[in-house]
Amino acid sequence: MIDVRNMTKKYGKLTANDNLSLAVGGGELAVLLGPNGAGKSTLIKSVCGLLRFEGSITIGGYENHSTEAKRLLGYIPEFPVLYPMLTVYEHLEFIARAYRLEAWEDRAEDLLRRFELDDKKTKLGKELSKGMQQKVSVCCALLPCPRAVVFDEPLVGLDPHGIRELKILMSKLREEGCALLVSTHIIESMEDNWDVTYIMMKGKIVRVCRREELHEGQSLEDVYFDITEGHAPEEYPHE
Ligand SMILES: Nc1ncnc2c1ncn2[C@@H]1O[C@H](COP(=O)(O)OP(=O)(O)OP(=O)(O)O)[C@@H](O)[C@H]1O
Repeated sequence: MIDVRNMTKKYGKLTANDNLSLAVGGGELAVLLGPNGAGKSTLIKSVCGLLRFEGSITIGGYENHSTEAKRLLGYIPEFPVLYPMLTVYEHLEFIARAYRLEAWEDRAEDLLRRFELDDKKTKLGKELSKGMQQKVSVCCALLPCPRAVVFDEPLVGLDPHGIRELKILMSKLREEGCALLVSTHIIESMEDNWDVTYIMMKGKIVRVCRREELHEGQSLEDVYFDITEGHAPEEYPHE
């Protein structure tokens, strides 16, 4: 569903993404891990059609800048961008009109209820806390029932209820056959759900790890530190 082939993105002389290839199929949750500056956000923004790049990215077989691809893809950015003078509900109405959705109201109500925003429908974007803005951003991205969703640090800023709901929704989307690409630094937040992990360093994918490849007792965190620091995390010495 999400297909990245030989993608390179340069900022001037800096190669932020160096000949990357990855594919996320329907019903698959792919995690993107890597230290700060590894190139994860650049990849995500490129997938979502926000940056120009060399190579090819398709969504459901459509070139990622096309209207067809945009119809299939949902994007939850690291920093939510809301319209300050639109209410919470008007954001959803706006998305419904932009995507020409029909009978979207029940789904909107369900999403708002899940994220405890049902009593905030008339609040303006500028009146919302950072976490509430993040929740509205999630609701807007999921309203059109996308077939692929890209999340950039989705859990940062959410309260415990929001984190739980978003994790439940991610599992549900995966079960429904949606392709999910999630960039995060909170490795343990993905431990239950992931299928494949791409570990990035210095603009390259340095390891592709499928869940079934893990040894008994090995965690995703072990794999991450093994690749990025050359060893699994050490336990703190006991006093
Ligand atoms: N707009 C930009 N102009 C120039 N360089 C940029 C720009 N955006 C990112 N970079 C550089 O590209 C590289 C990759 O950055 P990117 O934000 O993709 O990394 P990241 O893995 O998402 O990092 P983090 O975990 O800190 O969010 C870094 O060296 C960064 O300084």
